[in-house]
Amino acid sequence: MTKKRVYEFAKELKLGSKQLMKLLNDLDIDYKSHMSSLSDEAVNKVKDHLKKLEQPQDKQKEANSNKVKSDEEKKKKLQKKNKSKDQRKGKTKGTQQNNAGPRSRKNEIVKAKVEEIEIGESISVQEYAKLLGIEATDVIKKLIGLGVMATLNNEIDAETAQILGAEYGVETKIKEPEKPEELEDIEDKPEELIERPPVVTVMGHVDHGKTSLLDAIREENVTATEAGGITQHIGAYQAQINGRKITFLDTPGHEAFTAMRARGAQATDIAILVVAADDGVMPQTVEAINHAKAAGVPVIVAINKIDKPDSNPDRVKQELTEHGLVSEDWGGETICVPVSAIRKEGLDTLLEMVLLVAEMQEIKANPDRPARGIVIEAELDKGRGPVATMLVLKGTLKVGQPLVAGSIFGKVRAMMDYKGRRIKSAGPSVPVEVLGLSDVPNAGDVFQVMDEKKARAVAGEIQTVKREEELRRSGKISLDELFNSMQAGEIKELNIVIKGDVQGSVEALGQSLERLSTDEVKVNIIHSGVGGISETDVMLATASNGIIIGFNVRPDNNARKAAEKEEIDIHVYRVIYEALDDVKAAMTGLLDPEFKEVVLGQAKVRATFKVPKAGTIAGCYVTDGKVTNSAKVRVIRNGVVVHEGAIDSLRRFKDDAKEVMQGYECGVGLENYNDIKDEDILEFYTFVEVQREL
Ligand SMILES: Nc1nc2c(ncn2[C@@H]2O[C@H](COP(=O)(O)OP(=O)(O)OP(=O)(O)O)[C@@H](O)[C@H]2O)c(=O)[nH]1
Repeated sequence: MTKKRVYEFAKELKLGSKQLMKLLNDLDIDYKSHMSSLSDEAVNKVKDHLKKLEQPQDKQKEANSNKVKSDEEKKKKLQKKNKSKDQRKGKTKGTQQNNAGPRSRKNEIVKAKVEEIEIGESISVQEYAKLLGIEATDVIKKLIGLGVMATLNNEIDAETAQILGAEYGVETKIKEPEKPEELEDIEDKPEELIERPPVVTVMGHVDHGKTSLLDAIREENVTATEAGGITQHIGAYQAQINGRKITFLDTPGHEAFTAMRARGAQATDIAILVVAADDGVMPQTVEAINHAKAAGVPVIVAINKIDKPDSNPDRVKQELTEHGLVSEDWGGETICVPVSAIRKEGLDTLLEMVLLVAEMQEIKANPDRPARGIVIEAELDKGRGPVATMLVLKGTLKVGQPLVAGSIFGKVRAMMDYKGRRIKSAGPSVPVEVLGLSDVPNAGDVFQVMDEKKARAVAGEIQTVKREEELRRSGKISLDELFNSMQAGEIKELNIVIKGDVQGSVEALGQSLERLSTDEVKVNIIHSGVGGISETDVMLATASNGIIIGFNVRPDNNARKAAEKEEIDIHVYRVIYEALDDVKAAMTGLLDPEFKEVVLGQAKVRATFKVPKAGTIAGCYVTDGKVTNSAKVRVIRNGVVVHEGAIDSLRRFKDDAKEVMQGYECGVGLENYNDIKDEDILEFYTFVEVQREL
């Protein structure tokens, strides 16, 4: 018998080369590429395995023990299988066909007991078979015919189920996916509402002076009015004019505004449109006008830079009329205030106008109810964990209260106002920095205070729905993708999970990576988030046959172990363009051999000591692997890398040590780094040369 090459054998089995190669890996069969020859033994091992998949799992044991079946019988089954596949070749959706499963020995036509079924996003093979009233073995066999390897308990996605249904002449309806439970609002009675400060967003074209205006107002109307006060940057602040307050969202540009609107939440009551008097209405000015119009938010125009000799406020007003904003002094309704952010002129008038518009808008809220509002900014702080700037829109937020923000559960541990002062409660329109969330929510997420049990349950439900949605998008067992890769024998999509230390870089990296998509390979970001790389991230990458990219974060121990087991590639970077370069190179097959990092071990810092001349020494316990005195080291705090460098000294008791194994204590000094803290994790690694692949 001539030896079969991988791709030939794949063809014979009607599988894609990639699929077969994955199977070979699973079965520990050695091969180099799709051109490699396979031994008879390997071929039989694969065939046996496929046959086993056709049997219900509880029968598999039995099958194993009955393994000594005659070769005759084996052949028969295979023939039957190929026959049924040949029949399928000419299949069109909706045709019913003869299907002889291994257990339906008499070639009876397999017919479903129903004409129509309704399923959710996915269904297990067992349940599916039950719904149709068909032997599960028959369903598994059909799935294999379609290139999907699934056992009884595996889930198939809705699309696969539909195509499968068509084979049995059954119409498969898909239930609308459950929407993540809305964070239910409480209705307020009109008599409960009282005035609250207006929330203002500053928008405008690049360089027209948004930041300068926000800074000028902050200096004039926040710090100056209260001697010695220093404003913190928390993404929002409150200014005072004539004893009344105005809340400014301190994120210039309409990104924040649109992100919130995209989540169906609206925090802004009034938009200040900054237009430079020397430049006039520009593309982003028009964009800002359109956003405000779409959101039904009133616009006040700040005609900025009037100090400039070539400023021409009338020209600005003229141009604004073309976009439906007619200045009051020209008989229209739009308030236009000439200002100079640099000279701090016109600011008071601008703020008075904001209050005037606010009065007309009747901006009110009920302070006496569980708080509801919006996340303005959020990040993973190296020392404090998840930190979110939140704007209370209704009710009063108090320390100790449980809440759900987006899909994140939290219990307010501490709150700071925009001056960094600790506060115990925050009423409507008050921006606060909140500690105590279990994870980092997204900017624009709505938050709602509710009782703890409910908050945990709601957050859990929303997360499940979100994860299911992500899994669905990741194309797990999606026929489209399988067929594509089967036909090409190559992967057509590069699925990536991104984790990073701050939302901004995660988003930037995601967008840049997606832009690398070419006609040949599409880059999909199937999940991105802030925080260390976790086991769930690995599971997500496994489900979608993807890779993980970490930016300034590391996998935790469980994640690393899972990644090893599932053979998931994790790549970590500290510079965005390096990540982009690598992915680009992998996509064009141009990766050079590289020195790959190998993690040697981890240690936990239990105490730190200041030693004259040597600096700070970390008293550690080696929790995993080992540490060697030549290793490189990474300091990890709350899943975030805070330092990378070399080891200066490694000691056991008083003596220098070459290496210290898991389970032992040691003292570690780092080169040029003394900021080690208790509870830090030290990760030791080294480099080996390997051929690169992504
Ligand atoms: N002469 C003059 N220059 C101003 C005034 N306001 C801002 N500028 C200048 O205009 C330039 C842009 O100002 P920014 O405040 O950075 O503008 P921005 O709209 O926030 O810009 P982006 O954040 O890049 O969109 C800076 O060089 C400011 O010094 C003003 O009232 N008069």
